[in-house]
Amino acid sequence: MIEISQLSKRYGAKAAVEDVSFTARPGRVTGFLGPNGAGKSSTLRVLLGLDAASAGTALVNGMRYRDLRHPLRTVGALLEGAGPVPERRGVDHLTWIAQSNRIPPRRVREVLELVGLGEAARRRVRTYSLGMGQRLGLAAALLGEPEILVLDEPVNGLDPEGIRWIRRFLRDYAAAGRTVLLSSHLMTEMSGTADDVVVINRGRVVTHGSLAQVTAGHRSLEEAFFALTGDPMGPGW
Ligand SMILES: Nc1ncnc2c1ncn2[C@@H]1O[C@H](COP(=O)(O)OP(=O)(O)OP(=O)(O)O)[C@@H](O)[C@H]1O
Repeated sequence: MIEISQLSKRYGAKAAVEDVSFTARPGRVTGFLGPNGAGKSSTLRVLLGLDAASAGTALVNGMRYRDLRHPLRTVGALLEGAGPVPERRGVDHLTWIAQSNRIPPRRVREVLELVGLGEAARRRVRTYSLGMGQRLGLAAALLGEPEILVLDEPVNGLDPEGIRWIRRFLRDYAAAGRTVLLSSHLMTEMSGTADDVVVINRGRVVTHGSLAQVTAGHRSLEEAFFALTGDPMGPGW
């Protein structure tokens, strides 16, 4: 369970996130949606202990990330820009993370197969396509068999088959009783993946609830967003 409560994050005078509250529950895929610059990454960075909150809390199973006893076994995360060393082989990148977290080496092979990188395991990361890089990032997130997955824009760089694959994967992951929180600026993508949605715009939550609740009375999630904010769909979407 993830609980964000009255969270604010300022960078100097700039408010990136203001008074954001929502929960992501076990057994559900929760989509965290908003245009570029809405405050999604800032929220996730605080949740994962990479930045301090200016106010409010972001808790994982009732604790701050940095207080978790086994962080990698509790939360698996894929963040934008947190890539591996390009010269490293895929398998070595994962082995290094596994070793420093006391995860058995056999799990490295398992996650490589799970994300479809079994054949490419010994290739250097710099030779990977964008989509393969995303799969490697997901493999790293899965190493500790976490009960919670937090993914920032996981479909970026994936081809249509890759998008279908990750959608199915995340749905199955949540169906097994785990918590999945994923951010995206792609509304249509999210309507095929998420059970619950949290829509953020200009640092504030504009609506949250089940997909059905949020889209009720609208033809699509895009229309719901537009009706709620009055914002034209800018290039950020
Ligand atoms: N380190 C930082 N210093 C100053 N401003 C920042 C910093 N990080 C983010 N911001 C600003 O905070 C706001 C929210 O950014 P954030 O990256 O959280 O949005 P986002 O919804 O994740 O968008 P994107 O999908 O483009 O990453 C933006 O206006 C951004 O410019």
